[in-house]
Amino acid sequence: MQLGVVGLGRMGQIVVDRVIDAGHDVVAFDLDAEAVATAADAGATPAEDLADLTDRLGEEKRIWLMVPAGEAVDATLEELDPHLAADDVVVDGGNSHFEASVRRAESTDAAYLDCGTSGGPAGAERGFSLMIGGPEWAYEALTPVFDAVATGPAGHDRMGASGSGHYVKMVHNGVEYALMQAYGEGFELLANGRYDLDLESVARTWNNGAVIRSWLLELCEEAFREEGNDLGDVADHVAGGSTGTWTVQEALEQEVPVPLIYQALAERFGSRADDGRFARRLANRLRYGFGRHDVKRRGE
Ligand SMILES: NC(=O)C1=CN([C@@H]2O[C@H](COP(=O)(O)OP(=O)(O)OC[C@H]3O[C@@H](n4cnc5c(N)ncnc54)[C@H](O)[C@@H]3O)[C@@H](O)[C@H]2O)C=CC1
Ligand SMILES: O=C(CO)[C@H](O)[C@H](O)COP(=O)(O)O
Repeated sequence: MQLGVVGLGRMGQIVVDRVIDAGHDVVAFDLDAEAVATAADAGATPAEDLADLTDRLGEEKRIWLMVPAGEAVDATLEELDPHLAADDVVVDGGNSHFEASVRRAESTDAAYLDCGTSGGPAGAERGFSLMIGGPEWAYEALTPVFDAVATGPAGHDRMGASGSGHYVKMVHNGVEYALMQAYGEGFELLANGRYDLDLESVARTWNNGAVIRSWLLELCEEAFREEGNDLGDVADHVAGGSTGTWTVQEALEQEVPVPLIYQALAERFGSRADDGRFARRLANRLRYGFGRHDVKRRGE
């Protein structure tokens, strides 16, 4: 199969690598020429622009977008649209709002799949978890690509109609916020509690058989190993926030109580005051662990 990939940053390059490793052909484009050169080194055919990318894909184009959510997706689609027909498929693998995905699916001639992607840059080795919404035939047409990008056939599924993939990913991110907050609070109590504890050892012990073991807890272990028991100069400032805000907005609209997710979001907003809370400092460091997002350091 031949796949066009647009957006070759932390996540897009992994899509390129895994699709090539599975024996498919990739045509790659990014606004950043260096990123295109990196994809070409990995075996992709470089494209000069989006028109060139679509020319190189021939009939029945399959295109994966991995650009930042928002304007970049609209701008890319607008430029791609004149080159697309009903038997073409566009996948948006970024963190787009589900309503924007429904709007885009309705406005483009191609079949549009909204694909929530989880696993972060660590997915390079193990593959991602993919939550996909949109027409069934398009999901089936892209299945060989999803098999390659995900952990395998069990690592992806069609959630339902257009928008449902990004809807499920939005809720996933709300859960991610709450889990980070829960680990942060637990370690904050341990750090300030009665015993002089080695937190890396606590996290490692929990990760080996405990009820609360998880990848985020493995990233806590990594954070204490790399930053030290007191998290060194990691600042009390947790960036991000848009995906959790969407989750809370949707919960309000549906009148579903999500107090833990809301509280975790509120803690992030509160962290912008930078007053040294351990739980927020751990959340700041965990976002680097799973997403390679910048860690804000004290004094920055
Ligand atoms: N980093 C993470 O852990 C995860 C990120 N995502 C989502 O995946 C998407 C991409 O994220 P990252 O790879 O982390 O971002 P990134 O910032 O590392 O890469 C984005 C790439 O898109 C390129 N780009 C921007 N506008 C473009 C345009 N109009 N045309 C072509 N290329 C363009 C940039 O030059 C850059 O190379 C985002 O929607 C993000 O929210 C989803 C899951 C996890
Ligand atoms: O989707 C992700 C992980 O699953 C991305 O890392 C995303 O950036 C996390 O959300 P936020 O930036 O709001 O912390």
